[in-house]
Amino acid sequence: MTERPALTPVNLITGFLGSGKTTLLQRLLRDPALADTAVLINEFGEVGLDHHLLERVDETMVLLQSGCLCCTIRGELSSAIKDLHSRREVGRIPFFRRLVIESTGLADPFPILSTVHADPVLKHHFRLGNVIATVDAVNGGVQLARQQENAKQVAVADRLVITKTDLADEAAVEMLIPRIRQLNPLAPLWRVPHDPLDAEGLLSHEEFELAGRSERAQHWFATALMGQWRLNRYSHASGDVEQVRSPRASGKGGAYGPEINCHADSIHAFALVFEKPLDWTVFGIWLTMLLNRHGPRILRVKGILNVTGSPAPVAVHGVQHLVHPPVHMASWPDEDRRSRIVFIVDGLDRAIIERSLSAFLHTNGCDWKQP
Ligand SMILES: Nc1nc2c(ncn2[C@@H]2O[C@H](COP(=O)(O)OP(=O)(O)OP(=O)(O)O)[C@@H](O)[C@H]2O)c(=O)[nH]1
Repeated sequence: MTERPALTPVNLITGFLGSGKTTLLQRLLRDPALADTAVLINEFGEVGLDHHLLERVDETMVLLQSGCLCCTIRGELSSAIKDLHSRREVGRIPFFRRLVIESTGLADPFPILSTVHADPVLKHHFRLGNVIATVDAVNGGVQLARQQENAKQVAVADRLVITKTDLADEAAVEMLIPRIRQLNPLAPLWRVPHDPLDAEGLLSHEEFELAGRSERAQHWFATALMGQWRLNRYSHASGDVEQVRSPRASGKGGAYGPEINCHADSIHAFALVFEKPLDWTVFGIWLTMLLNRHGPRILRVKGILNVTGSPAPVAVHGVQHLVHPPVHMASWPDEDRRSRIVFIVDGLDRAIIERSLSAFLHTNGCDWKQP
């Protein structure tokens, strides 16, 4: 049996919305080298689904929902890791020798890394390990051009994984690589699903080193560290780390509702819930049409559907114009049998989507009203 590490490595899996982080994590967790791994998933929005989609539920899996680690719940991140640590120490959860964090696709990775690196308690028990960034071969070009967080995710990575190379033209992938290399010239790069993935290669035990990273990445890390030190000072003085949040988490409502579901000014998340089973054909056509029409403003759609005639749920995924084939899950993750669909949109009003769905379902003989 391997020695217990003095400091537990923390790996971050980052990458823009829908770029394949959960899929990669699911693949990695099947590798025996990753037995004894705790997982912390952060999801943006009012309804969390990734922990269900991962189809692994145990006490070493933690969901931090309803906010983005980088801008609203830094305090919660450090509390959640401390809680995992204390439960491990007293034997209340299975022993783990590694922690993997999957951040939301909107998260700036630097505040997350600086929390683990510089939190006055965490740094005595945990250390940063490799950062892995996924880049979507189909949507990556646009995402990198438009979203600064995505550039930071790629810049900080020790390992890069270009996903969906089976869906993109070879020429598109060849054009994407120089863009990635401008931000991160050196990190080893995998193309999936074609390249074999090994957990050891991706999540080796190397320490996170700042030296050797681009000047830009070093600057971003230093800025995030300064934020963490300010936070440490403030929480030390006030004695209450839970209350230490950025102004974005003030709870004040914005144009799109409570700010905890918002990131930047125009990006917000919401969920649609359906009490009755859905007709897959009707829903599938509507979703395809919706993404066709509003794709550039729909950063992500994902859901667990209760489909008429199916004993287990169906997972649906969309990213901008791309609708992925539905996946039949093995079983319901819990007692909740409602369909839940999360939208993360940029500058698109929720009411437009609700009206469109309601009208489409009505035309096709099914009625729906948001409960
Ligand atoms: N064809 C293909 N589909 C992929 C690949 N990687 C991921 N997908 C699909 O892309 C969709 C989104 O994948 P996820 O793993 O949920 O992406 P994510 O980055 O975790 O999404 P968020 O957590 O919402 O940001 C799913 O339908 C996956 O099956 C790939 O290499 N090839």
